[in-house]
Amino acid sequence: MSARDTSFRAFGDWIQSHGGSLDASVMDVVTFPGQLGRGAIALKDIPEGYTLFTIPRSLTLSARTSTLPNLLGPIKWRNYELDKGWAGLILCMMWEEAQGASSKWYPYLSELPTEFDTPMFWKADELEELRGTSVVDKIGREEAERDYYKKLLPAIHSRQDIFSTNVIPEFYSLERYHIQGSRILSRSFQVEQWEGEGGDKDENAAADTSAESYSMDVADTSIGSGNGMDVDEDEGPAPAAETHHPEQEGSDDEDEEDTSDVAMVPMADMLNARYGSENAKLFHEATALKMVTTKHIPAGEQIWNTYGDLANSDLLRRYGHVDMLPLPGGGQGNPADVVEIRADLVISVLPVGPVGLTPDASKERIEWWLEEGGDDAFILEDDLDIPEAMVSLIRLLLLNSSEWEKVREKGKPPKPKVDAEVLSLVAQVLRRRLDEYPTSLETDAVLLNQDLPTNKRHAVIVRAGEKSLLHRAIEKVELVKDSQGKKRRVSAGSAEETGQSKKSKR
Ligand SMILES: C[S@@+](CC[C@H](N)C(=O)[O-])C[C@H]1O[C@@H](n2cnc3c(N)ncnc32)[C@H](O)[C@@H]1O
Repeated sequence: MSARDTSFRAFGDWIQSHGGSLDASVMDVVTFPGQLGRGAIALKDIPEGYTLFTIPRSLTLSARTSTLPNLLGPIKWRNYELDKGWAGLILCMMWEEAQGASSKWYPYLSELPTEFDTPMFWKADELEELRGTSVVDKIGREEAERDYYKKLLPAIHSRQDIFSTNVIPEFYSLERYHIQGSRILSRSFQVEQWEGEGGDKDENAAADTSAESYSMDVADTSIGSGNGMDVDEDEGPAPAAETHHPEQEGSDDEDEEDTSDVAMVPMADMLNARYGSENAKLFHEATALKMVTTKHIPAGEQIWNTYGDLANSDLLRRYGHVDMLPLPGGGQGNPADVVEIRADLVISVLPVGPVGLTPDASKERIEWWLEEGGDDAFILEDDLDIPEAMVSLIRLLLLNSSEWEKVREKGKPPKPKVDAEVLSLVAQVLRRRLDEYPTSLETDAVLLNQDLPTNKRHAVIVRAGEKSLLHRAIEKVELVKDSQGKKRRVSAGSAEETGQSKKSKR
């Protein structure tokens, strides 16, 4: 049962009074029970390609539309590095909120959540439940707080005329900083400038919504298309996406990314998302963003945007929820789940010493691998294909000295070919990866049948999804190993029969 959100009408009026439009005859905002919170539903059958609402670009809230950057001055803005990462937008949101009803965004900001179910706010014992998953390392609380002390506070204290001392505890505290950052993480969109609007961006760009972590200096829009909501353009309106930023903290790309594209988009961020369910998307045009249906939506159904069909680990970290759907192979889970395997774990299964490389030789090859741009982590996906780069790294560490010299001369890592030796090592890697979780899959299954607090349930779902992938991948590797062994036995037998050697047959 969902309850009608009574503030929706007033919110719609506010949007319309600022030049936007909203068709309240086809959609409504309701509050769903449980974690879904507010969301939009279709009041009648809505055809594909229908514009549900339009938000003028001037009503989006970003470092481009807030007046704060100009008040502080562009030089100071840059000197405090507020043009990098999300620090600038966070400060704009703090400042706009401090203006109360005189801020253009007051009706919007006062509707935004102040509490989140994301691991950023979890206690240590709850975080322990996520051990083995890649979530904990990516929360980035410390990095986020570094920005607060290094960028925001100095800027705030430099101008008492703008940031009045007596409102600092209420609007500019570390706690408010995390709240604004989490709002951006779970609700922002990547809204590229329109050509002629001040930059020369592609006219047919899509707005991405979902940020990695506000600790990070940049939003990686490559994940945006996969992990966030994209804002596209086409002959008609283009779909805009939420801006979800990717993980690689400290990557060079991040520094190059134009984070002034990150924007809060009123109303568009009211839509929930579920794996494979998208039926509406945000498109951008010259002066406005439009939420347009991408499918026919029957009356009574929820209007879903997409957050990029993320793995549960990412959903939990950014949005504080997980997706659980019936899986094709039985059971429930999220088909987008992945397992991250660090290169050092792969390296740890390779023999060293008398039966393998000396530690120095191993180090030399690993350094070469990284210098050549080799990955330091590999992603196992639902297709269970062993990541090619991981196989290539294993082969690199198995080469004899002359093969290694040739590879180095050519400047190309070995081809990702698998044989029995490689498969055994891959299986060992996967088993060691499983050992990194404190519990077994069986224990998790038992736990999930119990009544668990929300955070713990989410943690168990995330780690169980990853473990299930690992178990299935091990099974597949063992099967391939067996079938390779059988093939070899058959060809060895037929070689004997024909009197040919295996080598001459090839
Ligand atoms: C962009 S907002 C959507 C609007 C939000 N429900 C609200 O009440 O304002 C994203 C947040 O909605 C919730 N949400 C979205 N999709 C969900 C889902 N499939 N299951 C549970 N919660 C979801 C999560 O709390 C998430 O952080």
